[in-house]
Amino acid sequence: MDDFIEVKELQKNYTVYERTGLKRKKRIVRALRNVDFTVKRGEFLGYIGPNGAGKSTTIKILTGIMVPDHGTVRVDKWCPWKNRKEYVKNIGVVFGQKTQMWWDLPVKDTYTLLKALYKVPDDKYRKHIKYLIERLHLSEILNQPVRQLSLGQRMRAELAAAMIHDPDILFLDEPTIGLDVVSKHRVQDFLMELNRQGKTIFLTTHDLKDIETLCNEILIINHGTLIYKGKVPGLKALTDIPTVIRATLKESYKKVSSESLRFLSEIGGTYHQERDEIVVKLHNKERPGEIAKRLFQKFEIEDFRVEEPDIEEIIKAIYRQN
Ligand SMILES: Nc1ncnc2c1ncn2[C@@H]1O[C@H](COP(=O)(O)OP(=O)(O)OP(=O)(O)O)[C@@H](O)[C@H]1O
Repeated sequence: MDDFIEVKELQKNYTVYERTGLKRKKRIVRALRNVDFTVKRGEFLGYIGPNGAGKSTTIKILTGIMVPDHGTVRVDKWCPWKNRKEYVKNIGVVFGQKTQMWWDLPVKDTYTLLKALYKVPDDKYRKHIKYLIERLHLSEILNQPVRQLSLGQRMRAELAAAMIHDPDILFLDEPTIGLDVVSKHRVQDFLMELNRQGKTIFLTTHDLKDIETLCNEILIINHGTLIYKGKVPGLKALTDIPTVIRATLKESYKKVSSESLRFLSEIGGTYHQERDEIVVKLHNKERPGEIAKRLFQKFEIEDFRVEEPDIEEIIKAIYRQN
């Protein structure tokens, strides 16, 4: 897979003026400090970070809305802020908080206008819009003005609008914000289908379940600096959150001697007892299988569980650490 997006040494500062009493003080906010990353063609990338980390600034630069102070960006063969008119014909954009549709027009009229704007040939448009209407369940809302749509309906309509010209890449800023579970699933299913068709997707979201369900690669930014680029499973290694094994003992073993626990800790992990459970915390590279074997050899065990921390917990720890 080749690099579809290439970002090098990206920097963006904002100047803010703060008033204290009668004085007005100038302050520079370093929104992006020196950001480098690449995104492969066909990747589904999740771009995450706490509030104010620099996500919107990045996506505004990548979509050509904003020009950085320093650095280069290439998306396919384009520099987003040069020749922007031509560039936007090749990308799809959805900003969850804003609409790119005409507020007072029926949904289908927005599509017709976008078709003309992007110069989509008639036959290609007919085929493609049919697919989008079916796939995003839009038939009942096509004649409704955008301002009358519910949030979930609008988001599905927005996604179709972003795909009218069938771009190879889609930039999504919080596309599932405020959606109920059914709408969220519909949007997620559609995005996964687009990705399977080979579309590259750049997604910013605070919804970590979206990230877990959708993304094969994630990028974490904090205070304008990238702190991680990799796969979701690799995230845990950035934290010291343990994997926890819980082994429920049979009644007769209710009290485990401290010597037995000490014996277990020789092979790694920390052990303690909670009621009828032996709890093992694995911090490093201890193998759960090895620990399980020891536990089953030494005790009569009724039930056995391995608990991995969930993504919310992991990300919370990473944000706290950085
Ligand atoms: N127009 C602006 N003028 C001044 N400062 C700004 C402006 N836009 C963003 N900032 C500041 O730049 C930093 C990065 O903001 P940005 O909106 O990119 O963060 P974000 O990661 O998208 O945050 P959120 O998750 O809250 O949307 C923040 O400190 C923010 O206050």
